Amino acid sequence: MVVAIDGPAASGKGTLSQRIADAFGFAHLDTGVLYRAVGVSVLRAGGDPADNAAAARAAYELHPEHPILQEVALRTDEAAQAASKVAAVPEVRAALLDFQRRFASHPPGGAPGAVLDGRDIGTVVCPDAQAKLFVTASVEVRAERRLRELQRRGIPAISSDVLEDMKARDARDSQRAVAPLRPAVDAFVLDTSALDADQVFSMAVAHIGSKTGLKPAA
Ligand SMILES: Nc1ncnc2c1ncn2[C@@H]1O[C@H](COP(=O)(O)OP(=O)(O)OP(=O)(O)O)[C@@H](O)[C@H]1O
Ligand SMILES: Nc1ccn([C@@H]2O[C@H](COP(=O)(O)O)[C@@H](O)[C@H]2O)c(=O)n1
Repeated sequence: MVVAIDGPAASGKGTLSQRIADAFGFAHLDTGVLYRAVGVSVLRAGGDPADNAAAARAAYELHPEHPILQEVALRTDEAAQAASKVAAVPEVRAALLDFQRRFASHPPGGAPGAVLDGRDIGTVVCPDAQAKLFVTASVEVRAERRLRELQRRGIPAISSDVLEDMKARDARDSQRAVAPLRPAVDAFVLDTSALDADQVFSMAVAHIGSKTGLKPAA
């Protein structure tokens, strides 16, 4: 059983995916972490994330036990921007495909299902997923959520910079030639601009139930 959850940055897909995974006893893979790890690896090697050869090399070196996948350094905005540059390189996407598909077909810990969140899960990585959601919100709402999150973590941030960075990442992610950010034709599009996390969770559970007959454990 695979649940695919896609959407732009700070739309709430990670929050939702973890809650869905917990509720159904599924394993969760935040695929953005893989692209962040590739971007950070290139930066650490002194390379340019937009350099196809350097990005592809870093992607082929990534494996599920690689320690970089656990680093908090992946959560920075620098990592996010580098991720969205390496993510436009076709060889990078090809290198990460097996990793993601293996997680979906063999969820770790013998879990009965997997939730993958990202940008192309429903369209490319798991086009046969039993349930697909596309979680979105206006760019202003998403930037505000990210700003509050940074403030909570004690990271200084300027509202207008967060908004501009988010617009730049949205543009790169949705305009790239390979696996651009867009809803799968059979995805349930969930605009969370005016919904809190509990409302989003309830709507997602209802959709997954309608597609699979599954109900979350009480
Ligand atoms: N429905 C919601 N209403 C308000 N805030 C939310 C909602 N869902 C998530 N958030 C908050 O918004 C922020 C971004 O959420 P989250 O990290 O889940 O987004 P994301 O889409 O996974 O982002 P990214 O792609 O950058 O990893 C977090 O601080 C989270 O707590
Ligand atoms: N399936 C995916 C997941 C992520 N990306 C790229 O990585 C960047 C960081 O992702 P977050 O989810 O951690 O924000 C994102 O901006 C994308 O460029 C991707 O291409 N495909």
